[in-house]
Amino acid sequence: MSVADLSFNQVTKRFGKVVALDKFDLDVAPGEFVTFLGPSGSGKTTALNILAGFAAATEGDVRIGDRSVVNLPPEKRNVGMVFQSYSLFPHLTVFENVAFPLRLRGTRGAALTARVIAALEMVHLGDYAARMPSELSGGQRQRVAFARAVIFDPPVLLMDEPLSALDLKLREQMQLEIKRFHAQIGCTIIFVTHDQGEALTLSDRVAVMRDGQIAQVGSPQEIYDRPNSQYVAEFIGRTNLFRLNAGQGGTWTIDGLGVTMPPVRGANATNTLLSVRPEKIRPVDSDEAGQVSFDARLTQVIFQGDHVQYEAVSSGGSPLYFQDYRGPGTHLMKRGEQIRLGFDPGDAVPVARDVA
Ligand SMILES: Nc1ncnc2c1ncn2[C@@H]1O[C@H](COP(=O)(O)OP(=O)(O)OP(=O)(O)O)[C@@H](O)[C@H]1O
Repeated sequence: MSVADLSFNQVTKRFGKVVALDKFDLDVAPGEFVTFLGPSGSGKTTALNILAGFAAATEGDVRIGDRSVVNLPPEKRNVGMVFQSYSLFPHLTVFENVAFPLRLRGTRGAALTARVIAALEMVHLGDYAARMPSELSGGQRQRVAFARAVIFDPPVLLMDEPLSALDLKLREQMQLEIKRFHAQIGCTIIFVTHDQGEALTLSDRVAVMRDGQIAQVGSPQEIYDRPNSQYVAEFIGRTNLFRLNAGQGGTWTIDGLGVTMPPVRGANATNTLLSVRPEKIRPVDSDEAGQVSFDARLTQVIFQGDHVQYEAVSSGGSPLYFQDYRGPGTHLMKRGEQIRLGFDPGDAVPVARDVA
């Protein structure tokens, strides 16, 4: 097994006037699973293509292991690749598809057969070696593509939206399999997706992309619990964003809730919003110590089985919503009910407001 670290150092990519990547910086540790997550056009595929050698950086350096790869052709970079379209050779059997990278590298005979069978068994397709790609389901084809990408033991594996063509159930199943493969193979993986749930499920770290740069990079928990900006807070999951007003004596008041809070260092009320996730807001009996609490009226009750989503409006006029995960003994509230809501100030995250 081989595994490598990699890095982007101030990588810029221009297509004419379009800046697809803008002084992009990222260090990835050996064996790490890093996902590029972002909306269409944010530069995810460009970053991957520059790493793979399919596109050249306009400026900057890319390193895999201890060497710069900017002057190496793709086949010399020793990276495995899996794309959205399975890109299997339609005229070759499953066996020959998976054997292809090994044949290119000169492996023959019993050694080749043993490795192909082992790779097919790893993806649960040991009995499918003689089939043609056209005789496989979408999920099976994606597994063949995966086996082919990792069979030559690449230190780095690149995956560009590999599951986006699959239906939801199969996609979720394949996500768990990819996690298992990663634990088993241990190689460094760079994964591209615009599906935030997929990014949270799979990654050691998620790089949230915006306009060719990284808006925030961190563990799934860090970017969900501590988003650094309105952009990240809204892109990962859903959230309530409250405006702040500068109050007396340097304090802030939360707009619409009539609640006062201490200011956050390095921020000011005009460029900061307060993000509170819907699962952090809950009905409270009265004014519980240490809680931020306020009156509200329920405007919508959406039953979701394992949880209920409530929409409400605070007595100060702020719309908000919260989720109740229906623990033991909870009851369903009704639209129109007047309630007292609260959250722990530690669960309220100041985020930089988007300037748009
Ligand atoms: N070959 C090209 N010629 C011109 N512009 C390009 C080219 N490839 C990408 N771009 C532009 O560069 C920017 C980044 O594109 P990129 O494909 O990296 O985004 P992405 O985040 O992968 O998007 P998607 O999720 O839609 O695949 C976009 O504005 C895109 O239009």
